[in-house]
Amino acid sequence: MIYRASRSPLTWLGGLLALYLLVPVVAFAVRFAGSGDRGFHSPGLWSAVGVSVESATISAAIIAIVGVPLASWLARSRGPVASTVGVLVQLPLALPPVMSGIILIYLVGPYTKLGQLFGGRLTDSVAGVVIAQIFVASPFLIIAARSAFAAVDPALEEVAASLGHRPLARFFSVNLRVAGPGIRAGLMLTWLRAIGEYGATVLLAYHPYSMPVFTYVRFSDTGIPQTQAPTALALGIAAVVLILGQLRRPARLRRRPPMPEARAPRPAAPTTVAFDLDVAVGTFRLRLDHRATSHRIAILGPSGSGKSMTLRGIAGLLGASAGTVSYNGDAVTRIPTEARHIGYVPQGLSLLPGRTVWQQLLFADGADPHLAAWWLRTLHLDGLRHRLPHQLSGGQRQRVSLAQALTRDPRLVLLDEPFSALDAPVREQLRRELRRLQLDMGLSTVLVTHDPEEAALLADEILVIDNGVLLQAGPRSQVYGRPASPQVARLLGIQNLHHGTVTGPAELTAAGTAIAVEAGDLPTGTEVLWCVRPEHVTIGGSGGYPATVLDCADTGTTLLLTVELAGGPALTVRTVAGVGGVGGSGGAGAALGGAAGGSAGGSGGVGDLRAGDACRIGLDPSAITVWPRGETGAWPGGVVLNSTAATG
Ligand SMILES: Nc1ncnc2c1ncn2[C@@H]1O[C@H](COP(=O)(O)OP(=O)(O)OP(=O)(O)O)[C@@H](O)[C@H]1O
Repeated sequence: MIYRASRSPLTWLGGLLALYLLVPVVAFAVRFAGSGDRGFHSPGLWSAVGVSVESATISAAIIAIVGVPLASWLARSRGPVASTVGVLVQLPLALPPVMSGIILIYLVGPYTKLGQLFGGRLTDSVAGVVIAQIFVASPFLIIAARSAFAAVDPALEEVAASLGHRPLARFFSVNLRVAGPGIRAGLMLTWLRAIGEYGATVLLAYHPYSMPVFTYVRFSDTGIPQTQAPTALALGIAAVVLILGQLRRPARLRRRPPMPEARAPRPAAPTTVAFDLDVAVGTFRLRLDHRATSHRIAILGPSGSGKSMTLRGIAGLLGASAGTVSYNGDAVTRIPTEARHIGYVPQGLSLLPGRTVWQQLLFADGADPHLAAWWLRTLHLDGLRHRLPHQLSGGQRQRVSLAQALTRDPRLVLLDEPFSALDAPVREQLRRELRRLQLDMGLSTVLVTHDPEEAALLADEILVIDNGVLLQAGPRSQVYGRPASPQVARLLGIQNLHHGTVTGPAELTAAGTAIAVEAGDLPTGTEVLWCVRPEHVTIGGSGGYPATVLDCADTGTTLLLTVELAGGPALTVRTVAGVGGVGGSGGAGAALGGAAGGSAGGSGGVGDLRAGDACRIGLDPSAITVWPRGETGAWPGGVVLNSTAATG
């Protein structure tokens, strides 16, 4: 579709400025075309052109060499020093160039220490022109390059570090490369500003004439006709440089080397990890000490609880100043990321722009092409080998990120919410692939996720954290079956969390309904919170508790029912969709029966239940977790749940 620029007042205003900039040039061109002697044979003209081109090129080169690192530092630094430097380097932009020339005379003039050191040759020389140009033109590069560096996703550099690249290599292969177009544009402006520099130059280096100085001298001596040639030359040079800057580099014909023979990674026994982190970033402190018993770990927790920070700490991305980190019993605080040999797939997709899938896989330091070929094939990326990141779907990019991390054969891979941005079918497929790698290849992973179901699928061991501390850790069945506190239950997404009171040796009462539980030896009258997982609530059969259906939602694979115990709390029931009925202790297929006066008994299927129907639900006492309120009135885990989180 072609979009036409709207002819709004704003467009007209912009057009006015464009006209104002263009008309003088056109007027000059018309006069120039019609004039006889254009002054191209003026003595000294070509020497002035030579001085300007030479000095501008030297200035731009010097500015690039020192300005690019300065811009990179400014882009990544915070604090008063960086802010002050950032303002100071822009000062020459705000100063009239003639004043800049006066300031420079105080530094390099023939009577200054520096000037004398160079025998007075820093003024009235090409060196003087260069000094003036550097002072005036530097901000153009620094500002452009700083913006370009600031726009580089820091995760790219972190991934490069996890792939074994040292800081200097990361600067060249990631930062400079990604910021390249912005820096090139800044360099072009810098060169143009340098070649056009007059004010500071005329004070510092009147001789040898640069083009602007020559033009002014001709103007003073002979009037405007003799200035036509240098003006036309300056216009021509500027036009050529600007046009060159606009030209896109022709897409290089990418060499497509034959695919190396695929070689599987060496079989390695799955490794379990132990980590002990005590780190702080800003005001957030994270203390986590855990010895895993499985090679498949998941970290669950609410947003901002410190999940990503845990991965970054293990990967070494927080820096030694953040605190102490030990890994498998070794103090690794000072070991840089590139030396830890840990794969890291950050949140979001961090592939290097402008590199093909194959190049991404070979990006790791010391990447083995045979291993890369194997991962390419194993993760079904063969057909996408020559694609660039923007030509890939989200799921494909996710697979490339994973393959890139695996090409270095890391001992552990850290995955930060790897599937969160994907749609359900792709997410399912990638989960299956990762699970296959974990189980068949012994791939050791620490997975950060918000999704308890994903954690259950991709981990044997679950860590639940909140506010930088570990709330519970253990085998999946234990954490899911026996959450350590109401807070953990809530974080695991267990909706059935209610208040109750112990009313007997193995009984609690919740809103008038007596429920059999295994409450240990809690004294009668103890206030408790209790929970039961939706999949542990059975529906149908003749035993159990009378209840009324409030809602029944069929998600295609699962039936989610909300039922209310007679006069008591509402419970969510999760069961498999399409089964004829569920009864007893959860077996599918039993007919719904004993529903006092309800319609369900007649139809025989859970899926046939409608709001208002009566039914019976089963609650296995051993599936109910009970927490007594502490003596101080607080619930275990230290969190007082709000009224919507727990009802009674
Ligand atoms: N550079 C930083 N400076 C200050 N605070 C930070 C910084 N990075 C993270 N934090 C804080 O640290 C805490 C933990 O952040 P983290 O990224 O680990 O959370 P998370 O559990 O991964 O959350 P999410 O699930 O939303 O990604 C948050 O409160 C966050 O605001």
